[in-house]
Amino acid sequence: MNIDDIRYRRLGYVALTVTDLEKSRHFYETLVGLKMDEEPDGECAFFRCSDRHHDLVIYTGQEPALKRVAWQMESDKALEAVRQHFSGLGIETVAVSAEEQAKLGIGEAFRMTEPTTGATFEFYCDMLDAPSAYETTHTKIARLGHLVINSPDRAATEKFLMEDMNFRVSDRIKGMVTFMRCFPNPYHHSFGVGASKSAGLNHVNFMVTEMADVGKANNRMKKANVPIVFGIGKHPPSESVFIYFLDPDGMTVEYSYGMEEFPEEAPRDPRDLPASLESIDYWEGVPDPKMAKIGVVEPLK
Ligand SMILES: CC(C)C(=O)/C=C/C(C(=O)O)=C(/O)C(=O)O
Ligand SMILES: [Fe+2]
Repeated sequence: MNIDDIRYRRLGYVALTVTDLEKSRHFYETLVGLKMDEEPDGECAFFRCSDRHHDLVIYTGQEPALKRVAWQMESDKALEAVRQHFSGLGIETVAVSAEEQAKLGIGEAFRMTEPTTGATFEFYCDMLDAPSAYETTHTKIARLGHLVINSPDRAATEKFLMEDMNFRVSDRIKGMVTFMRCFPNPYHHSFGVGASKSAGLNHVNFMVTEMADVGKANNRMKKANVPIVFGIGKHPPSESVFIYFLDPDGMTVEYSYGMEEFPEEAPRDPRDLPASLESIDYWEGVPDPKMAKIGVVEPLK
């Protein structure tokens, strides 16, 4: 096994901890437009924007948090390659119990602590299909797009992801953020690492199918008194049109439309964009200070 055997299908799902399951359920189901197949069991609620079992799961807890980030591997061989690589580094890997696998609708899986942020990463290969095809609602959500994490040592996080998880850098904004692909997934970024004083959630992104989905969200969120913290704007790194808004706990969610795709062979080199507002919004918007501030990193239990 070598590092090139560590190959991903996609950002699998994101798990968040919320303080009021019912309020958050309403937000993610009704305002974001995700599908919930089963009533929450009091502990958690599953949502999807695909034909898979789930793309987002919210757990009830004391404090809003990034509970874990789950990576779907390309094959069982890739799952074993990443597990062996971590073991070789002396990083503890914790198997997900059969009971929890069944609840999550996943096959064999393990978790570890990403050493530079303390975030919990899960790795699995198989996930059950949902009981029916995903049908879009008011918003044509195309997929769970990406997650951006705040890191107190962005360079170290980037290095770990590249050297020990076989991610690739698509672009950087100097001193601010690194956009990364979970190789060989083609999208400009499935993961971002933002520079910050402490580790935490920056935002969760859902990609949408039409520019109108972003425009309609602007009106829908305003009508529902949901704070819009940045946008509508257009990001220079990925060329996506975006809007960011806050969930009931203040965690930041983004919709964006359009994203550059990279070939597996001979991709372009990463760019280093200058540390300026022009690098984050072609349309000269300014983020609200409440953007990307809420969501601690929940340790692996
Ligand atoms: C607000 C940040 C720093 C920014 O520039 C965002 C860019 C992009 C993009 O190019 O798509 C993001 O999606 C992101 O940071 O999440
Ligand atoms: Fe984003």
